[in-house]
Amino acid sequence: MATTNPAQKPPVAVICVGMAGSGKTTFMQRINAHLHEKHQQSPTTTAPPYVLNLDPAVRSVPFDSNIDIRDSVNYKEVMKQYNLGPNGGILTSLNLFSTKIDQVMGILEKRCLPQPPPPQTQPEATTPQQQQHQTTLPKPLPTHILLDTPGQIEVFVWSASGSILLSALASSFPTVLAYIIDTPRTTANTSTFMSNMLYAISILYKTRLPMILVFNKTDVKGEEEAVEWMRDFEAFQAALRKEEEDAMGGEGGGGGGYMGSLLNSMSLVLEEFYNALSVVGVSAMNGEGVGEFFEAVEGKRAEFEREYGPELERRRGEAERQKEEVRELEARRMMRDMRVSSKAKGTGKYAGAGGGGRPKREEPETVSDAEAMSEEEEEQGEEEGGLEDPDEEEMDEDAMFEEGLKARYEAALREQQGPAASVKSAEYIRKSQG
Ligand SMILES: Nc1nc2c(ncn2[C@@H]2O[C@H](COP(=O)(O)OP(=O)(O)OP(=O)(O)O)[C@@H](O)[C@H]2O)c(=O)[nH]1
Repeated sequence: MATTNPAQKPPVAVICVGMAGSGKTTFMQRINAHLHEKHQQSPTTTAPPYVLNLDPAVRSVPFDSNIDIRDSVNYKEVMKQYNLGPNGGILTSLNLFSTKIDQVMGILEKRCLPQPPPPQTQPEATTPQQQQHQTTLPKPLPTHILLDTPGQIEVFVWSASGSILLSALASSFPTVLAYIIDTPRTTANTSTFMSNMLYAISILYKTRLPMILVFNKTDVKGEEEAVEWMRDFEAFQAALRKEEEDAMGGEGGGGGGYMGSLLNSMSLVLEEFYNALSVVGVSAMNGEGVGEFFEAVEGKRAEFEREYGPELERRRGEAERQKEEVRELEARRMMRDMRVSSKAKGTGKYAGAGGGGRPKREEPETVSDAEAMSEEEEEQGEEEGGLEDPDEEEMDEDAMFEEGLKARYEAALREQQGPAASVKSAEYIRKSQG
């Protein structure tokens, strides 16, 4: 049996986000086809990518996905059942899917990360040629995990389930965001361009993952103008001035007045942000620029390992510590429950004279006996410094636990047998106590 190659780097997860209609799905199809081609060229060293579709509302996807949200959540049913509109339906579908994140991560890790060799059983008789074949041909793993996200970008990026999915992915794999931009539409005027850039910043800030700006549809309009606006703020300001002049001439377009000065200052502020981004021009339609995109992905993988890795490690440690605390709490609770049940069986310290518990007090037979006993008690109290009886405190605590246990039994019975049963069981408990 061929094992996986432990020396192979873990695959990088590429998450495609972008405004509706920017070309995410077409781009996914293109990069998926590119990686499949690479696999066909050298099937022994590269595996096809692992593909996930997280868009529950898409009718059909033009690529085969290994995990598809539509297999586990029916978007239309969700809308009907919860009486939701399209965005609420997508959000709820993502929420439902994110409850299965452990299973999804389990599958991804199994399929995409090197697995430990199987435990040694009886060594089978193999020829030297077979042995050589086994050691020299480890199973290649996917080099990329590709994710398509819903067109309603905010539903994915700004929802709790989106954050859960992203952070789970980033805690196991180097993760890179590909922000797809519709180049012809974005460069139509400076305000659309600036709005799109601000959106990209907000996503970068929210997810804290490395990002590649993918200027798509370069077969219609090249990315040069957009890149120039990013790299040279004077060029952007010149374009802005031109739009203002056009607007004065009654042509519409860009913003004058406060809008112009806002865009002007923005272009200066954003310089630093632009420097942190990788930019590529791509045509998802004809495949132009896909090679450059994968080079940028490799650059961002290195950045992830360098800058985001340590932060993730810290967060993972924090989560592990919290889990440990919860486990300890559970263990303590269980120990207390066990103590309660041992008392019920008559083995605890309050189990009566026969059970080795606290000896029963003798009843006074005469008034003088009672006086003598109360004097004795007072003396005892003084000897103990007048402190509260510790047993009394413990009994209160025990009573609380018994109450809790009873409530849990009742809840379990209620769940099993419905509301009528819970009334009966409550009566039974009352009677058995009385
Ligand atoms: N000319 C050209 N058209 C493109 C390119 N990429 C995508 N398109 C077109 O843009 C439109 C939207 O593409 P999709 O891939 O569906 O975009 P999307 O972002 O997945 O859309 P949603 O799922 O609605 O968010 C389609 O008509 C595509 O054919 C490209 O590189 N060049």
